Amino acid sequence: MKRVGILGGTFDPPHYGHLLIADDVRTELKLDEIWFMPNYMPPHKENKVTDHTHRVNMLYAAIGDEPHFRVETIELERKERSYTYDTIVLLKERYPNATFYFIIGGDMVEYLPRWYRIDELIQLVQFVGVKRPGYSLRTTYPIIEVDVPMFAVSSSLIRERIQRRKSVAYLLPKAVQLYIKENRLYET
Ligand SMILES: Nc1ncnc2c1ncn2[C@@H]1O[C@H](COP(=O)(O)OP(=O)(O)OP(=O)(O)O)[C@@H](O)[C@H]1O
Ligand SMILES: O=C(O)c1ccc[n+]([C@@H]2O[C@H](COP(=O)([O-])O)[C@@H](O)[C@H]2O)c1
Repeated sequence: MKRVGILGGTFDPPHYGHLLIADDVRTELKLDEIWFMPNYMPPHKENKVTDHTHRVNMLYAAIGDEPHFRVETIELERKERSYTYDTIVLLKERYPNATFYFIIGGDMVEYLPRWYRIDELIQLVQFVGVKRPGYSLRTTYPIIEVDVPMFAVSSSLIRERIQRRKSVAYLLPKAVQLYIKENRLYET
């Protein structure tokens, strides 16, 4: 069985926080690969998100040639709000030889009780929680905790800094910074 970690997200834009947790969880849990899985529309965010084509392009730029990372676009095929429960059911059908680990930050751990069909989902996939500044990993759900250095970066912080013309030089990979500049994302 191939051991696969899934990092689902909006990635608007992807940043070093995402890459750091992906890298550490992979080595800590001895996973074969991490699949970065962008959503078409996040289940719980009301704000408008950047077009998925840009977000996928930024993910490819962020991953570069790291051999253990790939982009999984299954949630973009549905062109609607995706719930993780539906996605995991589909992924397990499509990849019967994989065992999936779903990686979430502390903000999502706190939100778990409100996830769609969470009691069934928790039977289907092993959740892995990583700490995030401002959030605990306290939960009654059986998650595996992986100790990753806390990094207070978020996509919203990056969007805000770009809008205010502040530097984001050390928050996300150079290739993603270039893509954002070339496509004039987040400027207004
Ligand atoms: N700095 C971080 N430390 C730990 N986990 C993180 C960090 N940034 C993102 N994550 C986790 O990665 C997953 C995808 O996050 P997402 O793409 O929504 O980025 P975000 O930075 O949380 O975005 P936004 O600021 O727009 O809410 C979520 O499970 C989130 O908790
Ligand atoms: O299925 C749900 O009810 C659900 C609720 C909140 C978040 N999620 C998933 O958790 C991942 C991180 O979410 P986000 O909003 O931080 O990008 C992403 O893959 C979402 O689809 C899923």
